[in-house]
Amino acid sequence: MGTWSDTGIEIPFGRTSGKVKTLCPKCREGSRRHKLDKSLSVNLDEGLYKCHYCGFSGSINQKKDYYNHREMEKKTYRKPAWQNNTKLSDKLARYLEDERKLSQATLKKFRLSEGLHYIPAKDRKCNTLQFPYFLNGEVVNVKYRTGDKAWAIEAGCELILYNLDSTVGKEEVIITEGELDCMSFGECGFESVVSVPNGANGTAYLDNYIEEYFDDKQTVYIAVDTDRKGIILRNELIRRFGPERCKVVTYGPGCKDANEHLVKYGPESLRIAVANAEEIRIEGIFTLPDIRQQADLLFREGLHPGMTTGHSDFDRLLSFETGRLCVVTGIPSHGKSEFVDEIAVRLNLNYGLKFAYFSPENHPLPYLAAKLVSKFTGKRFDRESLRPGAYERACAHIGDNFSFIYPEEDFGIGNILEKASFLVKKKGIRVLVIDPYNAIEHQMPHGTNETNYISALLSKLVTFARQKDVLVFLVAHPRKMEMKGGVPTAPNLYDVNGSANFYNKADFGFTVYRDYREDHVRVDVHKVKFKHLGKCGAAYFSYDYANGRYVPFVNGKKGKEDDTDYLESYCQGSQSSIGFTKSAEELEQEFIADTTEAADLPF
Ligand SMILES: Nc1ncnc2c1ncn2[C@@H]1O[C@H](COP(=O)(O)OP(=O)(O)OP(=O)(O)O)[C@@H](O)[C@H]1O
Repeated sequence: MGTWSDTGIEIPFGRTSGKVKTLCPKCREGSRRHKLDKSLSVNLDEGLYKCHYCGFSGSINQKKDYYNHREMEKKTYRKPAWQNNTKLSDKLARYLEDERKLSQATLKKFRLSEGLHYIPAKDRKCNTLQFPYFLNGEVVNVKYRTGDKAWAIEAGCELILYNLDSTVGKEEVIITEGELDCMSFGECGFESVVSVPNGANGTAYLDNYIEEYFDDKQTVYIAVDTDRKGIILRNELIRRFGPERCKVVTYGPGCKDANEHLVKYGPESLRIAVANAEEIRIEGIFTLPDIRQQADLLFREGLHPGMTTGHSDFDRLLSFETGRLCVVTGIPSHGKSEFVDEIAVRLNLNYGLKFAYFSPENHPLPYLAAKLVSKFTGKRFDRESLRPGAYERACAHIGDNFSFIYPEEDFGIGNILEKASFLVKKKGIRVLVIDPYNAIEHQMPHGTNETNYISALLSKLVTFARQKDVLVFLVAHPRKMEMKGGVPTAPNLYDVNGSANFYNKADFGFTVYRDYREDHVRVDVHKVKFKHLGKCGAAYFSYDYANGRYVPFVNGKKGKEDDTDYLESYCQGSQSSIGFTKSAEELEQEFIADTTEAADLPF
């Protein structure tokens, strides 16, 4: 453990516990105008620090437990250009007061304004209602809304929660799905209220702020819309904040959001809706009303296959869902890790899923990063094959989407899952890869046999997967396989060293088998728990040694090798052969650009 003075941080005399604000040793010199701005928040109890100005952050207790070098780097964002933002027209102020029940005091408090702004979805300047996004009292972004709900935000400016400053020092917070809903709670006297900036399109805006602004909250009221997208957002917010401190606000018949409720039933009724917010059920007894909303959704929309890789031969056998355990086995060096990485790259590109790896097998971590770079870029990992620009882009992408858990000590499952839980909160990871099972430090309690021990460990993984809604890949070695005709036979899940529980407890399971004679790789899917997600069978591939990608091997023939840089088209947001759509960041911005609806504002 380090000391505060090791990091150059000066703690006010006499303070040894609680939270303090002090000067940041990184940016107090340099170009800062306010040399005395105490921009560094320090949590003395937990040894954590973070600067709101330059992003300098870390922990004096840090033992390099997990790392991701971009963690410590804060992106630099543009600030919106200065403009006179002090006025609303009579027409708009009257509309917000009469039709939206937002008083002038609230409009002033949230510092709304009005003016012409270029709206990309309409390709012209329109009159807009303007919501400034403040961070530490400074405008860091502005959202523009036309009369018919076309949105725009400032390009290149940081996307943060709306009204984030209001949460500082409060024990509770209400999270809404729109600025007017946020203001509706403000109208009812709630002080700590925020809105997500982009509807239900990802929660990356939480990554930099969730610890600093929300770790101290005892209750998080999820007060988002109650339509389909709102339910998806609600579930993701609960996943990131942790169900134990979340309560869900509902608005009653005929109201899908807070402003509708305010307009229809008034402020007192909205306050009652918050008081009646329901706790999240974590475990125990369920009755149908508890699961009715989700059941109705399934009934309306049917059971769909899960997420696919874009390798059609494999996809017809297996599609993935989060909240599940997938066991992968295969003889050493047959490509288990390589094939899991292949799936990782494709699920990341297709669905924006973020990954955490516990993979001591791939030590040191830069080797694992190099493998991922090759898979994303399609190029051999060397300076002749890979252009520096493509390398940089791949590193940036991997930095945003992949985290690595590598404790200096304690490889026990408890510690690994604790780190993974932290990454669910901090980075929104959706997939955990444990590669391999035998790298976990096994602490078998005295008197337990191996089968019971494995069963208990797998139960922990299944519970983690369900509670955190994370897909867990567990790579496990098989026992020594029999030889047939001079080659080892392919294992199945029952052959995994130690216990039939690897088969029994898995939701999905497959084997990667390298057929040296036929020069192809066979992936045998042995288990798919729910039939709408797939079936057992084999898919064939050949392995491209240069970039580590798998190429379909169909009718005894190797398919065309593919060395395209996936990130090139991904960053341009175009559709590719593997079916990916857009980066999470683009999706977030895009939502804002193209939600045009029926006019409601009076211009
Ligand atoms: N089909 C293949 N053809 C050629 N090389 C391969 C093939 N599959 C994997 N490899 C290479 O073999 C090495 C081991 O691959 P990988 O780590 O994926 O195997 P594994 O099954 O996970 O092995 P282990 O059980 O030892 O962890 C890597 O260098 C990889 O590039």
